[in-house]
Amino acid sequence: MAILDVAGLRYSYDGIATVLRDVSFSVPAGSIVGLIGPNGSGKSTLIKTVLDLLSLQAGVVTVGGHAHGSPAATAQAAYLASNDYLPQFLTAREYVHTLGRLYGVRVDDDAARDLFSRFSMQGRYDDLIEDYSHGMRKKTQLVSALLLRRPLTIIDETLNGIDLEALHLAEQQLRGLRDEGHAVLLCTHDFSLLERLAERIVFLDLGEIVAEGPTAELVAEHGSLAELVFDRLDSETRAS
Ligand SMILES: Nc1ncnc2c1ncn2[C@@H]1O[C@H](COP(=O)(O)OP(=O)(O)OP(=O)(O)O)[C@@H](O)[C@H]1O
Repeated sequence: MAILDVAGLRYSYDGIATVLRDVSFSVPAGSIVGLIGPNGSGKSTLIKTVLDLLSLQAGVVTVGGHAHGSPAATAQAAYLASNDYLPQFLTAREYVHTLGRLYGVRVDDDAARDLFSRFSMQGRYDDLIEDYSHGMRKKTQLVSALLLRRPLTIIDETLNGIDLEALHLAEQQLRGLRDEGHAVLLCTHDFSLLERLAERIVFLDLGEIVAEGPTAELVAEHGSLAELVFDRLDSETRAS
């Protein structure tokens, strides 16, 4: 079963230049799908459209079988944005419990504190987010999504700013989400991370999907995900 289904998605910011053209793919339950593409290829636009942060101009999106934009669809997905914005005036404890109430999920305070500590933030759970470093904010976003355990977690470059120890733990935790049947859409330029973690890859270039399939098959064909992207960037199709 697909947790996220995207069919024929198109988007234009100004009604003239098309940023997404006929994008179709799905994210199955119990899977981690990597979303890759050069800067400006439309990855963030795609994610924001799926999450109804940008209006759906053309195409069909369902989340957990629910129609795009419906409260039920919104409640299915946790979103980790590429920025580190969090409410500065809250502590991490207040933040995760506020999110829990918004999503209708009971957050176990001991589990939250424990996870927070495991990401090397012990003793800071009740401090104001205002005083957190950039890395701590990224980890707080991640911990929040791990606590919410939504059917779909969408991560837009959130793991890029965290240290190796946290990345190692994040990988374990994301595998745990997947093994429980949840789906993850992971957008990152860290191709070695995707080769370790993602079963499938969606490769977006100039607003179109130019490669999609099992990671192992794409790596076998091109040598690595980086080479898949380089092959595309060097191709005559793209230059024309
Ligand atoms: N608010 C906006 N208004 C107008 N154009 C925009 C806006 N946001 C993005 N774009 C344009 O849409 C295209 C796709 O941008 P998008 O941010 O979706 O790409 P991306 O693949 O996420 O890039 P990156 O890897 O740099 O984050 C780019 O040409 C970008 O300049």
